[in-house]
Amino acid sequence: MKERGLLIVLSGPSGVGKGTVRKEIFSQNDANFQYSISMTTRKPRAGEVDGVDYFFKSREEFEELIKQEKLLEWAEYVGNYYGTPVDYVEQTLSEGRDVFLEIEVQGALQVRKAFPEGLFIFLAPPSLNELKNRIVTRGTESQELIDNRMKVAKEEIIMMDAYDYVVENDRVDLACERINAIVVAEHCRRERIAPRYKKLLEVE
Ligand SMILES: Nc1ncnc2c1ncn2[C@@H]1O[C@H](COP(=O)(O)OP(=O)(O)OP(=O)(O)O)[C@@H](O)[C@H]1O
Ligand SMILES: Nc1nc2c(ncn2[C@@H]2O[C@H](COP(=O)(O)O)[C@@H](O)[C@H]2O)c(=O)[nH]1
Repeated sequence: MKERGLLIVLSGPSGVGKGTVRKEIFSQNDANFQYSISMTTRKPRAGEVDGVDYFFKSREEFEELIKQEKLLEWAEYVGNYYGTPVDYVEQTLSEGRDVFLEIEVQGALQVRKAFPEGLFIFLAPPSLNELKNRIVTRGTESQELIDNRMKVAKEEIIMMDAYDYVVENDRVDLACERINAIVVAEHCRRERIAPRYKKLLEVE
């Protein structure tokens, strides 16, 4: 039977750079991991594509998915639903491939319960001022939404102790290096690589 893949959860406050870091990791890693595309009821931002950035759903459609237990986790975040399709995650892990989730903190804590063996990484900003500066500079949110996201961010930062690792996103290249190193180390620790080397001891 194939060894199950590793479930990697990258979480942290809005604007810290989760999406930026995740895209950079995927561009370097030649798809070592599979990205789980989330469902959301948020309206697409300029340039966002349905089925690439998110699966965009109405509230009714999302509530139906909740009812049918199609989501591994879900959360209502600043007025919209966000959730992870359970079938994709289960199927990919059972094929022995690693799955990468990029989700907010309430959802990550639900995943922790369902997958205690997952790898939970909290991406932290260098400071709250820099976090605010990043959301403002991104230019995608109204002032009211920025204020709401910053309020939630303070509650999320308190939860960082619930994660296996905290990685500071001071520079994107350094944050990616740290996350890649953590994933490699976790694979080794879980002896998913080591058994392959046992072959070296097989004498002909
Ligand atoms: N290390 C960094 N230094 C400076 N700016 C950064 C860094 N990482 C990301 N940014 C910028 O910060 C902004 C927010 O980044 P991004 O959209 O990736 O955050 P996020 O955590 O995915 O946000 P959300 O949770 O709201 O989707 C973007 O404009 C991005 O270019
Ligand atoms: N609990 C979940 N949170 C998710 C999921 N997909 C994304 N997110 C997080 O929501 C906020 C807001 O995202 P934005 O795209 O509107 O800026 C952010 O922290 C995302 O990481 C999910 O499936 N479940």
